[in-house]
Amino acid sequence: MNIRIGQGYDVHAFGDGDHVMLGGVCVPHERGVLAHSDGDVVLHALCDAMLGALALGDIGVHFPPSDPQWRGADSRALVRHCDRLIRARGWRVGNADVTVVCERPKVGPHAPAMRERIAEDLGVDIDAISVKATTSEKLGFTGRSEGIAAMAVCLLVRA
Ligand SMILES: Nc1ccn([C@@H]2O[C@H](COP(=O)(O)O)[C@@H](O)[C@H]2O)c(=O)n1
Ligand SMILES: C[C@@]1(CO)OP(=O)(O)OP(=O)(O)OC[C@H]1O
Repeated sequence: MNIRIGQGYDVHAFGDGDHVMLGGVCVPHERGVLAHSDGDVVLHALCDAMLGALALGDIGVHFPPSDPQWRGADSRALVRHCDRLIRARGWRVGNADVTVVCERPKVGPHAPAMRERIAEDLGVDIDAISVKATTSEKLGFTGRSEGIAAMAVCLLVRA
């Protein structure tokens, strides 16, 4: 088989703070997120998609919330770790597509920088990485601005 596909999903509740980390980019916001790491839902969903593509478990398995090593961790390090795992097995990311769900912050203006950072961490062309966003039309927990969610799909190809 020459391709594998994985999907990931992550949610973090809003809490005190003045920014959210999204796709490795510090996005100013009137709330932060509650998390063990930096709470980057884009990168966590992406990690789960990469791990899922090779049935390697999920980020909770590889980066346990009980491990102090990951307290406040830069999630870009988690992405690079997942990339090393898949490359060690002869795979690389072919392309990935992430959707962020929140009313605010506005993600669109930051998407190019997120794509750039993710592409850099995965060693792929920026055209292989997509970051999109949608509101949930004020419905549900994202609609009430209680938290932020992200979904990712990732295709792996032979390295
Ligand atoms: N947090 C968000 C949410 C949405 N966008 C952009 O706005 C467009 C319209 O969103 P709807 O939910 O009303 O369809 C969406 O397609 C995104 O381009 C955003 O940047 N940040
Ligand atoms: C990333 C990890 C690292 O301990 O913690 P959190 O930042 O809380 O994020 P979550 O999306 O709940 O994933 C679990 C953990 O792997």
